[in-house]
Amino acid sequence: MKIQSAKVIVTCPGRNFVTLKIETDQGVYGIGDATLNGRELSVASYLEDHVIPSLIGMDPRRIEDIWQYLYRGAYWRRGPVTMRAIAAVDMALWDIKAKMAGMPLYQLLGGRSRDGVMVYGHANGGDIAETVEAVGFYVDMGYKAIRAQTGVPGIKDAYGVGRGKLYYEPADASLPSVTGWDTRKALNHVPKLFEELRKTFGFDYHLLHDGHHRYTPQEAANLGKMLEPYQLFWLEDCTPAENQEAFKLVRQHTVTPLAVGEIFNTIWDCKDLIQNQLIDYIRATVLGAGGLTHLRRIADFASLYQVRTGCHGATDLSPVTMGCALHFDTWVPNFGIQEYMRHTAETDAVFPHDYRFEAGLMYCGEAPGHGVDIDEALAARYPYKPAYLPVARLEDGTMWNW
Ligand SMILES: O=C(O)[C@@H](O)[C@@H](O)[C@H](O)[C@H](O)CO
Ligand SMILES: [Mg+2]
Repeated sequence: MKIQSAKVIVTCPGRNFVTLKIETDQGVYGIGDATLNGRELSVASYLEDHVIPSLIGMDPRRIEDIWQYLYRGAYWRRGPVTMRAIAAVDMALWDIKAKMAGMPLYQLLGGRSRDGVMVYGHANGGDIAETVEAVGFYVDMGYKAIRAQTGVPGIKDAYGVGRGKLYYEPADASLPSVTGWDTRKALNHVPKLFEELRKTFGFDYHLLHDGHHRYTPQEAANLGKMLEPYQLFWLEDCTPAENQEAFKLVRQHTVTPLAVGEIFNTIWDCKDLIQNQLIDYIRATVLGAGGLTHLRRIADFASLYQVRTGCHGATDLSPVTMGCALHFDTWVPNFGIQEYMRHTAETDAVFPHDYRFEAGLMYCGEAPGHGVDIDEALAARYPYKPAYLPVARLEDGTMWNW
């Protein structure tokens, strides 16, 4: 069996997606996601110019060997562009293998560990009252876990506050727009949101919050401590994690559970965090961390330290990643939660899929493969449109982490 051809499809049904389609000489094809929000064309080029030529003629059944070939073979290891390109190939090859086996992907990974996958949605509002209302909206839809973000008085376009109730799309301008940040204002405000949410909804729902890399370790520790009475499911990205040791300081001061990893590419980004038990949830994804082959390795390592998974699932990860993630989540023994930001109807139409949401859980389908396809004719109707994530500056103009 041979890989006969492969192509990259760039489409923008409301937002940009980069998709890899690998075709075999036996008529079976596989689909992989290669989207890198705000830097999409770099992965498209990496695949088209450097990966696809070497794939032609290879045996698509040799998933592990191809992964090693692309990882070791580039010499230049890791990084978001390389690892997303590898992830796209890996997803497509698992799709092919599962289709050939006539099995849904989770069966090849080791079979079902649970009935459904608990997901969390994003509730946000311009102020606390609006966010409380938005959380109510998610509660009514049946969610068991909800991430809450709110506008902060005095901060321009605070992170996480979208324009609609269901869809949050921060990459919205043809050049990065400038948003604001002020840690003191946020630290004064965020605990009040969770106090209000617990007063209104009680403790039956899981609540989550994303710090989006804005706080120093000391500030993050302070926030975690202030949030303790509200028993969060997790506090995410409370401080940047390039320096994994930074989490020691946070950990020493708070028992609020910590999650990190949506921007991690390999196990090396989280090895110390996991083996020193500095985090509770690892957010690495199928797309960001080199595909199922590598994410499985991270999850197995994490399981030794009772760290559970919590895969990133924002809208900039296409339905292809969502499909793969749900198969992974259905299998992985140390599952924690799955993020689920809904795609628009336009996006869902371009990527027909068989996963579904019901009463706060999601279910992958039973079709052979990962269950997500691409409608190429429809995709061609939505050409690429440059879109960038915002940047953040402090009040005096200093660049900060968005
Ligand atoms: O937790 C999350 O989902 C966020 O941090 C993302 O929305 C993130 O900002 C985007 O994926 C960036 O592309
Ligand atoms: Mg996040």
